[in-house]
Amino acid sequence: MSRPITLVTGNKKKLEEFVLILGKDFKHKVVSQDIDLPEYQGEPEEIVRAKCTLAAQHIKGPVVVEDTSLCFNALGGMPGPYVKWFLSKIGPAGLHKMLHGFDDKSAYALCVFGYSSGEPEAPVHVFPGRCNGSIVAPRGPTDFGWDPCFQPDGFTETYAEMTKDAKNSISHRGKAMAALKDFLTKHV
Ligand SMILES: O=c1[nH]c(=O)c2ncn([C@@H]3O[C@H](COP(=O)(O)OP(=O)(O)OP(=O)(O)O)[C@@H](O)[C@H]3O)c2[nH]1
Ligand SMILES: [Mg+2]
Repeated sequence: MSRPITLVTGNKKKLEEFVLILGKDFKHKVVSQDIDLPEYQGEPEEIVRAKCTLAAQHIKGPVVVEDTSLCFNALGGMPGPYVKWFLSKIGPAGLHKMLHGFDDKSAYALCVFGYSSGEPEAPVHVFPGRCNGSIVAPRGPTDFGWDPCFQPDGFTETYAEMTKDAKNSISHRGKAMAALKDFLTKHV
């Protein structure tokens, strides 16, 4: 492929993890561009397809986008893809308090990547990654959103208390990227 793949995101922390997980010797050159894509509503996969289609119209070449949800089982999967607004209004402590009246504190983090070649009418390929866990009173550094209140199943640390490598090795983003990298290596 002559043209680099462009990751379109407005989120520096996502970009940081993307670059770490992608690694230095990935088959394709990947660059990033900060285009403020709309916060679509709908199911996570639908959101990513819409984001990827719009990003491809901007970039007019190979493009990757990602959308992340934090889903509380006691709330039927909410806040889901709307977690961004909840986080901005009530923070990780508020997310934890949302489950105050519920015995079920289980949740999952979901990351969905979308890839398009950017050709007219090109399909959007989607790659979900999910990490099951529970919502806890916030612990650890607060530099990435809801990491302090999400404790992955099988671990005693929250995402925030983990090293970056430890989080990336089990996280929603790490799993989704494994599927994305496999596709881009084999089919692009
Ligand atoms: O603590 C966290 N650990 C993570 O691993 C993580 N991944 C995403 N997020 C946050 O969850 C919302 C998703 O919304 P989102 O996918 O629309 O992101 P965004 O709008 O910031 O970027 P983008 O849409 O331009 O790519 C935003 O508030 C993100 O900051 C995370 N928070
Ligand atoms: Mg967004």
